[in-house]
Amino acid sequence: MGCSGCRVRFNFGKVLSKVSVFFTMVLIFTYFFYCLTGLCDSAPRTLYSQRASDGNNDISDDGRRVMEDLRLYADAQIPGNRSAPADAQQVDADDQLPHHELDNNGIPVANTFGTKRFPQAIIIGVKKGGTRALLEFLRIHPDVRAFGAEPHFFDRFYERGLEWYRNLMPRTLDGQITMEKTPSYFVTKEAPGRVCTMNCQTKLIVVVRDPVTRAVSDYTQTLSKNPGLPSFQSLALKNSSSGLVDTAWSAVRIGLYAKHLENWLQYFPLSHFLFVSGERLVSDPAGEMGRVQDFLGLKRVISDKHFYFNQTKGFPCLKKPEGSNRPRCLGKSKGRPHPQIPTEVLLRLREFYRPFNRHFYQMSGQDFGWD
Ligand SMILES: Nc1ncnc2c1ncn2[C@@H]1O[C@H](COP(=O)(O)OS(=O)(=O)O)[C@@H](OP(=O)(O)O)[C@H]1O
Repeated sequence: MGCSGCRVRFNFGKVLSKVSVFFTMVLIFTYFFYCLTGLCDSAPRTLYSQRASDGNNDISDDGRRVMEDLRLYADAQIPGNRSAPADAQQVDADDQLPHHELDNNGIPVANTFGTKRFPQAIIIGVKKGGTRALLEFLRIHPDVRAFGAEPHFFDRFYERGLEWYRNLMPRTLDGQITMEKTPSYFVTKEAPGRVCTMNCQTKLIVVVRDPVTRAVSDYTQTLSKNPGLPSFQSLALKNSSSGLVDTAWSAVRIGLYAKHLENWLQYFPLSHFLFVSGERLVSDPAGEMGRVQDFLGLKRVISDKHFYFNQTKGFPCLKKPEGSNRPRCLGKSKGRPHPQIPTEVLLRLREFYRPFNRHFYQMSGQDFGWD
């Protein structure tokens, strides 16, 4: 009797351990199943691990993947399912991929923590100034979250409304800054009034670069997409004998910084602007990032230790960001070789820009040393 009681207890114990092993296995399989279907992505992750998954060695150089990601993204975001292929073709690959919204397999990541806010700071220009480098450097900062592509809200998509714009933004936690960059805002007449309608306290960052080099860089980008483009000199000068500069050509007009700044100053006081030197962003990225962090009221987290000079690229690149074991340089469309332009054309342009540059130095209170 006593022994059969023991057997019953013994069997009961065996059954219990088998049942618990079975349930543990079920739990493990369920977890793996959820992870394989991507549902684990919505679990909380630290900001650094999110950045680690952004971390390509060469940011978004795979054009086809970028275009596909952009198409998926645009289809998901834009009301009426309209995608934005026209815009996608006009900007560099680096400026198209919303890095934050994709994991390292290119799968959209659903982050349900935090709040989508309007940007408190925008990089408004200038085209080819070094805006992508600045944004990518800023994203190392744990208190900065940025929309990866160029939203072009205040110039091209304003009619889609402020809620559409806010929805594009990544979620932020209290104390984090939301940012975006669209370099064409600086030269868009309506942009200052529209940004002010959103928030007149918005901080505005302008990366400026020697307007002559900027014009050549702009031309290089267009040439890369349209190899049949006429020569730089034939576009920059009305005719070679008069040497008159053609200000109707956008590559020239964008470099008239004083003129564009005047338009912005009708809506924002000078104290709302930070002018970043595109040249110093290359020669001393940590120094320039120190100024940017101060302007944004951020703790100085980004420093020398985040950069190294990549000899092959000829530009500063990011050392491994936390959580990633690979360094990061910008893609091939950033820092590419420029075609040879006749010296007399460059000199003529330099002479043309001189009074505008001087005026800009006075307005901004900074001498950028381009003359
Ligand atoms: N770290 C680093 N790596 C690569 N490139 C760098 C970097 N810092 C600044 N730059 C300069 O950025 C120029 C491109 O400027 P933008 O990013 O503003 O271009 S764009 O308007 O968004 O198309 C790009 O212009 P090009 O040299 O003509 O390609 C670079 O000179």
